[in-house]
Amino acid sequence: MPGELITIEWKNNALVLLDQTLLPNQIVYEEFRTAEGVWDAIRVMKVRGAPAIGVAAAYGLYLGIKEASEDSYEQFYQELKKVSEHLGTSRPTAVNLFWALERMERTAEQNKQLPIHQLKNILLEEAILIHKEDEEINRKIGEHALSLFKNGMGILTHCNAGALATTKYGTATAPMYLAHEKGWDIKVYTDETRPRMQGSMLTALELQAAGIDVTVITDNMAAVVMSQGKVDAVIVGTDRVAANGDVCNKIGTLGVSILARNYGIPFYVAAPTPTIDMKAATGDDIPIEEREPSEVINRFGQFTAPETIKVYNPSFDVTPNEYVTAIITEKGIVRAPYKENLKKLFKTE
Ligand SMILES: CSC[C@H]1O[C@H](OP(=O)(O)O)[C@H](O)[C@@H]1O
Repeated sequence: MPGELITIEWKNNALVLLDQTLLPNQIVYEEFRTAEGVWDAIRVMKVRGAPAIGVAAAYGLYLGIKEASEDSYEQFYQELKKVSEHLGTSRPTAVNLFWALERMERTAEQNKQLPIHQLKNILLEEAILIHKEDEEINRKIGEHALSLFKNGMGILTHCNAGALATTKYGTATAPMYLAHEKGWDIKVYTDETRPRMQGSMLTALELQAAGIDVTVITDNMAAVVMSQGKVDAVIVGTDRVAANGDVCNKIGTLGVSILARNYGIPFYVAAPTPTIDMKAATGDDIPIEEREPSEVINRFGQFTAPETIKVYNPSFDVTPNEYVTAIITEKGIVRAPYKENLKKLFKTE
């Protein structure tokens, strides 16, 4: 792996994204100068992972309004809302997308008195701030999670909640990187995570590149790996946590949590607070994205089922809060009862 992979970069007044649909075989960076281009990059998962989607959307909103009318604030804000609403249609589940867009909208509202050309600069600065904050959030999650880890442990993870899903460190992978920096000998097992294979194509790539002991297993091997005592803890990311602690994450996470519960293995969720949606009372309130059948039956250009077969392809599932040992945020480790303890994270805001 030549050099560090940069998931997202703002360079020469354009958004540069690492095209994750080509990993691990090709490293291709693509430049985006329009909101529509960013919409497509999120939709087809050139950029993916809840935090990364939020950061990309913030830059996408700026790209969509940087040439907007400067005749009046009302006209400008109307155009901004139109771009924001469109970006919000790219993918429905990761709440970070909507959190970032709403934060950019609030920034415009709070600076409505400024000349519009200045307001546009303020919006770019806010997108850059959202980008910078993500790295610090992830490092803090890593530090809190590390208190739950120990040298020599085996860790299982699902999908990619790594540096490739964020700006650096990742969320679920943050303690893995910090443990490695401390010289700990941890062994990571990553589910390949069908159908999009983020575990084998992305998590394996980034952890191996960092020199971390990582092994790919197929999703249906998680049970035997746990039964053999190879797993001391499970840690995953999340796309949206409901106010009661129900956790929405990549399809297959629910099954992993049930297996962990069966084998008495702690099941941790790494969750930046922008991924916690206090407006979603329970997991039932989280929209679950369904994607194209081809992801399941023709993932690599060869049909693995009859071409016209019926396919069900939900991209996410919801793990009930009872199966979650702890939710690890940048503000600290949250345990049950989640409804009251998650609320405490926001009470000062
Ligand atoms: C910290 S990334 C969170 C989350 O996003 C991934 O989904 P996708 O690859 O479809 O964007 C996966 O569910 C990760 O756990």
